[in-house]
Amino acid sequence: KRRHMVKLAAALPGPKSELPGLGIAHKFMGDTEAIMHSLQQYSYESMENNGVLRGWLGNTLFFIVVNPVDLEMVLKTCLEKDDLHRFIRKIIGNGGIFAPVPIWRRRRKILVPAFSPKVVENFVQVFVEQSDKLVKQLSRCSGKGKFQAWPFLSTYTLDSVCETAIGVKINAQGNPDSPFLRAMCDILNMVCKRIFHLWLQPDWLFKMFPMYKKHQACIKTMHDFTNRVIEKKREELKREKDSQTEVDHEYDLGAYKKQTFLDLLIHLSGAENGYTNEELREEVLTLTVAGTDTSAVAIGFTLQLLGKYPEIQEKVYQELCEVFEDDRMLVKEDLMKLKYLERVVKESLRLFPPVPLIIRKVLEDITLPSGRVLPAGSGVACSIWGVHRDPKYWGPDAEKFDPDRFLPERFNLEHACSYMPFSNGPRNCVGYQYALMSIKTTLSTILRKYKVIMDVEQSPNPSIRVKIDIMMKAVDGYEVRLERRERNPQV
Ligand code: HEM
Repeated sequence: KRRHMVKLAAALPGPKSELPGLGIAHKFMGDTEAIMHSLQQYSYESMENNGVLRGWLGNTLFFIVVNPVDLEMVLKTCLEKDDLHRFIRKIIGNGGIFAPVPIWRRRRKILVPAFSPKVVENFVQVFVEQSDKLVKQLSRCSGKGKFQAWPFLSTYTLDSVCETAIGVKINAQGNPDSPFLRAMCDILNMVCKRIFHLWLQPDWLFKMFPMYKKHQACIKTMHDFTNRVIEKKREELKREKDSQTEVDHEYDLGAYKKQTFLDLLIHLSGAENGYTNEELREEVLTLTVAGTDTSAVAIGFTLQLLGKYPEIQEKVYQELCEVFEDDRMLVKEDLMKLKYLERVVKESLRLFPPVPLIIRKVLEDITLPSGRVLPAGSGVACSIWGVHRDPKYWGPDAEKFDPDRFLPERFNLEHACSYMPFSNGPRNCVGYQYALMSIKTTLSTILRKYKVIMDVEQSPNPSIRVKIDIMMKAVDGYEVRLERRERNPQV
């Protein structure tokens, strides 16, 4: 089997520099910025080789794929996640996102209706209230020079996700030292280290490192917190049921305005006969992990891009002034009217996708539409970052920040996978509508009150130093300056 794999791999283009025995592993030994840089370089090399590049990480074979036609097939047929995700499974267990296919299928069926537009729309009010809090927090920094926006943005998304997922106001925005937030940041950092540093991978060896103790403590904090919330919810539902005299009507998603994902998952999985408390914990933690940093990263990159291109920011502001004639709060109907802001967000997600690559496992040899054969046992890194910057599909100005490329008359994708910040195929992101609503609500709330200022980018191609930290994040923690807009001075 191994000989077969090595033979097929040898027939495919490899990187310019490979070391015997190590392959490209030495390129992933540096810090998270250097690792991201290597991933970008391999994506470019993959473009030069018609979208598929081979790379050995020690004994393990990977392919970096940027060809959108091949990607469509990979994302449809290779549904199993790569073994590298086993480190994150220690936290979220078999929660949908990284679960083995048979478990994922059942969970996905239950999760999809919980994310129906009817349900998600009801969360806009939460995004509005949390964005309002965020803007108030930011007032401490406005007019005071450069500061890192990351702690503000990630606590906003964590508060929103926790309120919509479990109905708990954890108030991370008011308390950045909240144990849950600390535990989540620390554990994700450790998981990332394990993914890229081969010596931290075997469990027996990892246990000997001092960080193991912290790793276990973080998991315990996150599990204990979620378990308590679930137990409380079960008791609440039991009390409700005991006091109910009439037969329950069929469950209507839209009618339950105050429902959280936890309520929905309990009902959709079959109430008392449905998910166990452990399964619920896994699903809820999955949503928290999948929904928090991703959206915060998207907001951060967009703010920096608007700071770098003030004329684009002015156009966004003009649109906001037209939609919000006075100082009123946003309502869900406004989101559809913010067309230019939407183009800006989409373009930001193209150039700086929060999830720059997805890794899937090849269980059986597959022949890609381009004719290349990926052998069973290898991993495929689907490079979203690469496919979003390929001049073959985005033109010679592929690296330019140009929100108007998403104008309906200009946006005409030849291949569905040329643009996929939320992935594609049966395992794509269930939270994409939720994410777009949350991101647009926050950005519009911030940009109505503040002007974002950065050094103006002279080139049409924005450059932001990035690192890989599970997501792709800005190295500088999203440093910006804010200046209060005159129109609403009373914040
Ligand atoms: C800008 C924000 C976001 C981005 C860029 C993003 C991106 C992604 C990507 C690329 C995947 C797919 C991985 C794959 O194909 O293997 C994914 C899966 C997923 N995302 Fe998101 N996501 C975002 C926000 C959210 C939010 C807010 C939630 C929930 C509140 C969420 C929940 C999920 C879940 C549950 C999955 C797993 C789906 C499955 O395996 O069936 N995401 N996301």
